[in-house]
Amino acid sequence: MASPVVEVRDLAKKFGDRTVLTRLNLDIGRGEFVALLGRSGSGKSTLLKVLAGLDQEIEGTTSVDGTVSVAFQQPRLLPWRKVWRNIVLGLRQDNDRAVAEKALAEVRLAEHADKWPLTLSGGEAQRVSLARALVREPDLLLLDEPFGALDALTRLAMHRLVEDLWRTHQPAVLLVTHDVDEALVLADRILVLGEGHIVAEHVLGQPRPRKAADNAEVRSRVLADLGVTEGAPA
Ligand SMILES: Nc1ncnc2c1ncn2[C@@H]1O[C@H](COP(=O)(O)OP(=O)(O)OP(=O)(O)O)[C@@H](O)[C@H]1O
Repeated sequence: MASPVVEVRDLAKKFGDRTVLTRLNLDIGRGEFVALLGRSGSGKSTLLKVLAGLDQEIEGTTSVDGTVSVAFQQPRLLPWRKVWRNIVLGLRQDNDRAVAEKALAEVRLAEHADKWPLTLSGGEAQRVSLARALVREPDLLLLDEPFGALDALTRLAMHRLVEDLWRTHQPAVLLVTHDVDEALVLADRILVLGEGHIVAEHVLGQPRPRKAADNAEVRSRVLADLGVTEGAPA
């Protein structure tokens, strides 16, 4: 892989006596879209926090070559600032309405610039959160279950939007999700986290836009990695 954006070597993370990550190695290429799956409690969010620089009490080495933006499951907008001000908050041009409007247009919310965050639907708030992440033109975009709280139709629309935004801005993406189909549709590579490190990797070569059904074989393998038997109740 030519000059990866993310290089993690022998990462270990403990909370007290509890080891959550151990002997974890990971490379993410520039512009690569990687999905991270793993059972609840396997350490996915912990790894994202380390990569975001929010947790530095670690062993091993991690390096991120460039800027990082994060979008979480909850959009985390400041309710006392209008939508457009949330977008540019913390930027050097934090008064630049034109910058905010351009970002809002990209997520198809141009007409919502002057709204208050609490008047937005869940899907709209999540799109504002994406615009806020992308306006920083990150080299690495960390997405922690950003669509988990949305209804199924909104989630499908978000997949298309994220794919478009990814193509336009070309960040490397690390998407944490519980949704295997989401990973199959969006990712270049699916990683499975277990026992503190990456226990399986699946490379997806199919052209986009994709349907999850295009990848039935990988789907079965990922589900098996996660310990799910197809046909059995979830
Ligand atoms: N600040 C903390 N202090 C102590 N333990 C923590 C802390 N943060 C996470 N943990 C523990 O680390 C483990 C991994 O948590 P993490 O949130 O990374 O899992 P996850 O794979 O993202 O789970 P989920 O899919 O349920 O969101 C869990 O057992 C959790 O209880």
